[in-house]
Amino acid sequence: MSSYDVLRGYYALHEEIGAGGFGKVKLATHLLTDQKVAIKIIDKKAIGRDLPRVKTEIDALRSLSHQYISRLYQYIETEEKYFIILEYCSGGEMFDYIIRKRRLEESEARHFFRQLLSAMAYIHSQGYAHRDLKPENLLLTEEVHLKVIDFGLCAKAAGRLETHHLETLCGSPAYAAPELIQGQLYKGNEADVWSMGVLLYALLCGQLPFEDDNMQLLYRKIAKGNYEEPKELTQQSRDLLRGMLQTNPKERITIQEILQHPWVNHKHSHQIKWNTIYDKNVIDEDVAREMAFYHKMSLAQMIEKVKEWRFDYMTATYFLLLQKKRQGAHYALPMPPRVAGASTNESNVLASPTIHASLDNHLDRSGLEEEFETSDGTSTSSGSVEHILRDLPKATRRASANEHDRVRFAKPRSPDREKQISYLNAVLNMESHITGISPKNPKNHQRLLFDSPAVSGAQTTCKSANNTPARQKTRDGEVVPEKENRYYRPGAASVRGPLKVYAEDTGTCRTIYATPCRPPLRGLFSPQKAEAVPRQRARSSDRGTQKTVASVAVGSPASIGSGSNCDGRTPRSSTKTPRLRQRVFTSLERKAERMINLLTPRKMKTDSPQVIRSTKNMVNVSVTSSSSPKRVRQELVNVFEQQNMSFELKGWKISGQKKDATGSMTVELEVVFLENCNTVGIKRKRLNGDAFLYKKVCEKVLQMADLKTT
Ligand SMILES: Nc1ncnc2c1ncn2[C@@H]1O[C@H](COP(=O)(O)OP(=O)(O)OP(=O)(O)O)[C@@H](O)[C@H]1O
Repeated sequence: MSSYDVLRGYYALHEEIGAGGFGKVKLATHLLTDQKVAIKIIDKKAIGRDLPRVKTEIDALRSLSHQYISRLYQYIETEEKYFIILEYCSGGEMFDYIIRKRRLEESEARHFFRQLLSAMAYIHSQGYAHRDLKPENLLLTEEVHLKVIDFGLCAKAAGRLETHHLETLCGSPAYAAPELIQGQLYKGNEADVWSMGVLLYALLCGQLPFEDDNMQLLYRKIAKGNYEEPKELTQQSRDLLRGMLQTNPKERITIQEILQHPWVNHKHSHQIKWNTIYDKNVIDEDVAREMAFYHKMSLAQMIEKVKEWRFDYMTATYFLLLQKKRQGAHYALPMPPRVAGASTNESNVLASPTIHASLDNHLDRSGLEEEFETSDGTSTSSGSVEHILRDLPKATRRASANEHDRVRFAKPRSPDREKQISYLNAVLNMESHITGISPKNPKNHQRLLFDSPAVSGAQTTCKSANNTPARQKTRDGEVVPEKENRYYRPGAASVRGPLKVYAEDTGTCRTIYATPCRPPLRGLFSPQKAEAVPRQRARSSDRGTQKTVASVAVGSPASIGSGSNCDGRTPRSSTKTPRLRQRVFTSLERKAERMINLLTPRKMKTDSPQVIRSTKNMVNVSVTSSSSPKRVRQELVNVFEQQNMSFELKGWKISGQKKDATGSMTVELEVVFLENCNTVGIKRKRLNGDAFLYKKVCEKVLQMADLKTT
């Protein structure tokens, strides 16, 4: 039996995304919600005497719940391992910003510092000190929100943190306060302020204030507190840094004072409201209802269950669905299993240690930072799948106690929604003769249902009058010849399943569909009028699916209510409830994705570099001036060799190791194709080791490789 068996049926493990002193961190998918999570896997034997560190981290994370802290979803302990399932921060390390830009503009640094300050003010208010603040422990989400991670060294004061003295020497020397490295008793909150000062300096100046390969010399520099002030720094930032990097902890600026500092509040009309936006007493009813249906419980029972805050699979599902809802994505669970408890490991996972979250805090909804608000506070919809989603049952849309949050969190098009659209098209790219008509136009719904393969003979009478077989309109109104439309184009609804490959011969990127490539049935998903898709006979194995897709995806509740076939019969789908339809659809999406993955030849997956559609929020990607991935890969290999770094080449990824006096560091560089600029890029990742060593190596490699990166 594998030590990972406990995850089977609940999480799908993917690649390793990080490693620390206490184990590795893997990317995974929470299967029930199809959401990405990070799983920190700690081997009990390997960790040995440091076992209490894990307990400390779990205890802290189950208590601390804040918008700028990576959230604990679930915790599993087996005989051999600990699995800590966390909110996944897909935006990489905040530190990668510095590598890309050398140093940040003050306004950019302020953006991140305000988020860090918000998290730290909250952590201290809960009686905790982090004690290991360093760039490696500040990650970013896709929306470029900062998340503090790694609470393994944190300390909890029995009483007030301000009066509680600590003596353990911990953290990374370059970020450690003078009183700490001198072995004096210290206060956790004061030591954290020092580390925040080092971090702010690193953001503004692109280097550390105190640096030396020799540990004794480094300690001496820290104790003296002398550092260089680059001339670009403004007076306000110098003043704040001096306050934070004050060697005498009694004279050091406090968190409360930092919150009021003019540099922090520059061009901000209000001070940071650092309270958490989460409240354990408010359970989102829409999400709970969804879970209740799946688990065949009443809403009241489900709310009670969630409120137990056991940090088991139930807690994880609740948090992940809530996150989806807040992102404006649809959050239906698939159809419930036919047999109760069909999932193999349910008892195992649900029986993971009961951890009561003490999320007691003073909820201040106005505590949401401006960074969490959208410009208009609403979700805009550009794709017509949005209309399908809008057609969801009222219950799923009804404003709940947390609706306020939802609107504030809503953004124009979440990645989930993007994925969803992709899945839908993936399903629809299968051989099909369903003619699509935008659900936007209710009159068309009926016609769509008629056009499903279930209804023979309806095709001619129900076809849209606006058919233009030779030329088709995209969602943006762009007119393209039908032939071109077979491939992915920016602006057309994209498909996650089908593979994007870089074609070396043409220097372009194209999409390969595992199933025969048909133009997406844009009528279903675009606000444009329906188009004719040449009718073909579906494969028998597909027919059932098509029928379901047509009836499930297309009809809105309104159309279902009034829908009858050309022959006067009520379509079978109309008997389904809209909620049920959504669930069936969710299940179908998952199946389609799995099928596409299975059918995509493995060779295609590895022969071409990964295609990245947009680098907008990707702080860890450098753009090169080259259009040849092979050349870029060869240049990188040359540099690793010149630098005498041991490296390993795996497909388009090269991982290299560098050692210096302070330790070792492993960097992974991946050659990717950047679709938006039609050129090759290099994606960086620190696999382990010191962030500044990583910075130095990346800068050197990118500078030496003759690629003109930006
Ligand atoms: N929630 C997350 N999302 C994405 N990546 C993560 C997440 N948590 C951790 N990682 C990655 O894994 C690395 C190691 O995680 P973490 O620092 O928690 O482990 P650790 O064993 O406690 O490390 P350390 O030895 O630095 O204390 C991080 O630097 C980061 O790259």
